[in-house]
Amino acid sequence: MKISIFGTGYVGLVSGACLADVGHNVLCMDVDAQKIDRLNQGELPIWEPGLDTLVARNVEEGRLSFSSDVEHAVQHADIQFIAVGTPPDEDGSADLKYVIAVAESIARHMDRYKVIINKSTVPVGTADKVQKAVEQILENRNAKIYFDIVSNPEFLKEGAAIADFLKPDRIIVGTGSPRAQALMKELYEPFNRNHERTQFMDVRSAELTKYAANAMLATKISFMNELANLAERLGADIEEVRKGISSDPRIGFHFNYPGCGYGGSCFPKDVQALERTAAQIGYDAQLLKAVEAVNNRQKTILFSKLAKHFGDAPDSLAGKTIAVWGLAFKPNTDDMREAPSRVLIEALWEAGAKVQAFDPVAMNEARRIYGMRQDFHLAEDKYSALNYADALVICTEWQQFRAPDFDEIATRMPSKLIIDGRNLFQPDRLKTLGWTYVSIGREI
Ligand SMILES: NC(=O)C1=CN([C@@H]2O[C@H](COP(=O)(O)OP(=O)(O)OC[C@H]3O[C@@H](n4cnc5c(N)ncnc54)[C@H](O)[C@@H]3O)[C@@H](O)[C@H]2O)C=CC1
Ligand SMILES: O=C(O)[C@H]1O[C@H](OP(=O)(O)OP(=O)(O)OC[C@H]2O[C@@H](n3ccc(=O)[nH]c3=O)[C@H](O)[C@@H]2O)[C@H](O)[C@@H](O)[C@@H]1O
Repeated sequence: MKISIFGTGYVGLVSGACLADVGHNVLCMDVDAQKIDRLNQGELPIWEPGLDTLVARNVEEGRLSFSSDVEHAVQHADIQFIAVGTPPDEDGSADLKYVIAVAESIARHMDRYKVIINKSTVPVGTADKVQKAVEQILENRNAKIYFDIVSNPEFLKEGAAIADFLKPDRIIVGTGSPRAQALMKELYEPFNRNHERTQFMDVRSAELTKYAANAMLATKISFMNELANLAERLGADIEEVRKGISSDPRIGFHFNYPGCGYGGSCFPKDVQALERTAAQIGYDAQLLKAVEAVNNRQKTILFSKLAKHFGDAPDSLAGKTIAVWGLAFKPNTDDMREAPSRVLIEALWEAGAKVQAFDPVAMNEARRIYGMRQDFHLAEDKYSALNYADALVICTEWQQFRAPDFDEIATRMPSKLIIDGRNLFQPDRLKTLGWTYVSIGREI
């Protein structure tokens, strides 16, 4: 089938490459002409494992192409995906201007039936707004063209995006139109060979399902972080508690890891947006507010633990050099949006400390965000980040941080102080080796 996708970010590009890989003919369109130029030269705008080869193969085999020409993208296919950003507005609600802009562009250029599929994460009721925006333009054009609006939220995770898209737990499709339903069934047919993964429902339920999933996952994390903070004050070990509760299948082992707070471009904004949706209809979403508040506090915990170690006086960190391992908001991505590392680093600068950081892939992103600064050194590798440092803080659980050479660390950083935001090591072992090891939910 022919497909056009508006937006070549994480969702648009991964969806485009995966849909092409199963045999569809996909045109990815973006208003960012530079991005499209880079894609046409074989360069990827994002770092996502496996995406470069997937894109290259499908481009070479003629199933995937890129364009910044709106009219061309509208003409290319009857299936039109919207996969643009929905960033938070000033009050935390989702800003729909990019979604509406795409809908309007489609309406301006369409000359036959289209199914307009929204893949961006949008509040309940957005499909109605998209419908009205398209109708208005068609009316202005005096064009009588039939179209359908479908909600098809995306559940992929950065760092595992291709596997998530190709083997989804479920495909949610919200539509009331039999014609659109038949097209969506055909489109996702290759993903349903073994068992039917597509769940059809009404549009509003599909829109809410996306926020429900992210809010539920964020709630699990904030719950564990709250419990971790309790555990360390009660002399318990959150890692024992986590394993203890996870073996109950009603609770499960997934997404129960305490840490230095959830980041990324989605959980923080989506919990906030759902809270705003609730407020707009006069409902006080107390649990969602608590999930967000707990997370905001958790993101400051590494700095607090560090400051506490150095005496908690206002100037206790001034002049210190702090090594930071991990800048991305999670492993296997270079994305630093809402990353806990940023809250730590900015607080360290505020306190007069110098930061020496290393991340396996997010160094360029860090350079782009912070530029050149006297108090920010991006190290060649994880060990050189430690030279002359007063402490090491771990923000992201990259695989290569899990079993470091502790002798090498001690040689470069004689202070032997580690503040671990991801609970990578056994406290007892490090204590025996003479380390001061402060982690999450295990001791104060
Ligand atoms: N990043 C993720 O892992 C996931 C994101 N989502 C949701 O998907 C949506 C997109 O997210 P990302 O891909 O991360 O965004 P992104 O910010 O990485 O990419 C959005 C792209 O849309 C382009 N764009 C903006 N206006 C446009 C227009 N009028 N026509 C064509 N292109 C346009 C931008 O230039 C940009 O390249 C958001 O609603 C997000 O919440 C959903 C699941 C996973
Ligand atoms: O809507 C979205 O954009 C996506 O948001 C999340 O995906 P993502 O943000 O890429 O990454 P996650 O693996 O969910 O991690 C989010 C944050 O939670 C943290 N986390 C995760 C799991 C855990 O147990 N503990 C924990 O602190 C991670 O470190 C990270 O900062 C969801 O997992 C995806 O299903 C969803 O499609």
